[in-house]
Amino acid sequence: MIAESRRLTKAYMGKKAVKEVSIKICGGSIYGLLGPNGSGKTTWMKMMTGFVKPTQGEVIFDGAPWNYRAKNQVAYMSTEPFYYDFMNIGMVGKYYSDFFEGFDEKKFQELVRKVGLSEEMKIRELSTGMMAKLKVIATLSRKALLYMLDEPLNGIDLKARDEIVDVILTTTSEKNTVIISTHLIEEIESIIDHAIYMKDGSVIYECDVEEERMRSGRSAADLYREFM
Ligand SMILES: Nc1ncnc2c1ncn2[C@@H]1O[C@H](COP(=O)(O)OP(=O)(O)OP(=O)(O)O)[C@@H](O)[C@H]1O
Repeated sequence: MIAESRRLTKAYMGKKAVKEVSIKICGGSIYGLLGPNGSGKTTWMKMMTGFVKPTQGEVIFDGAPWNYRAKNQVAYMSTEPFYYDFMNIGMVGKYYSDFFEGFDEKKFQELVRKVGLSEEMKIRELSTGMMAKLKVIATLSRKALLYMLDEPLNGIDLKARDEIVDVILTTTSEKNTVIISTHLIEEIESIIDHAIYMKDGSVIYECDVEEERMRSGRSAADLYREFM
């Protein structure tokens, strides 16, 4: 087990965004964190990465309570854009190298080409799909045990979604663990091992996708339609 969320709770002004969420994250798997807008996915991820302080509960990472060391082992991609307009893609690589210990600039440069971008492209001129690809490959070029991608497929066309799904699958190995939050289940269904369903701040169901299919004949998308 690489990480654990123990009864994690976050309240904003008395209203609970995440309610006693307990999840065990096993190493070497791809997880889908599935739920509609406002179900608490982002808040939960931010608590797991140390960006948001839990109101209650605990995060265990690599066998110990979350601490500063975990910061370099968890690569989180937020939904907010975080590059400066004046940069080009090559500068994003340099910026990440300065900022993140273990950022693999060579891998980043390879991935830039693989997804059809180039280092000369200016941030302010990127389409939404190009920006989405850049955010994902920059995050995956960090050396980490756990990658958390918050809504990597939102607001982009099918081709860009396929490219992102492909790059997630081909750049991570069985040593890495990936958690992808989304409500676009069909797009990620083929690559996820586990599905975690969140609604109104709580985990309402969790399963191994293949086992569930064998046992009940239901796909991750069937379950989503049933629950949400
Ligand atoms: N900083 C904040 N202050 C107050 N309320 C917040 C804050 N962040 C999140 N919330 C509330 O917590 C709830 C869960 O939000 P969260 O963003 O975690 O859900 P989500 O599943 O990631 O949804 P989305 O896909 O829309 O981002 C929402 O009702 C939201 O309004």
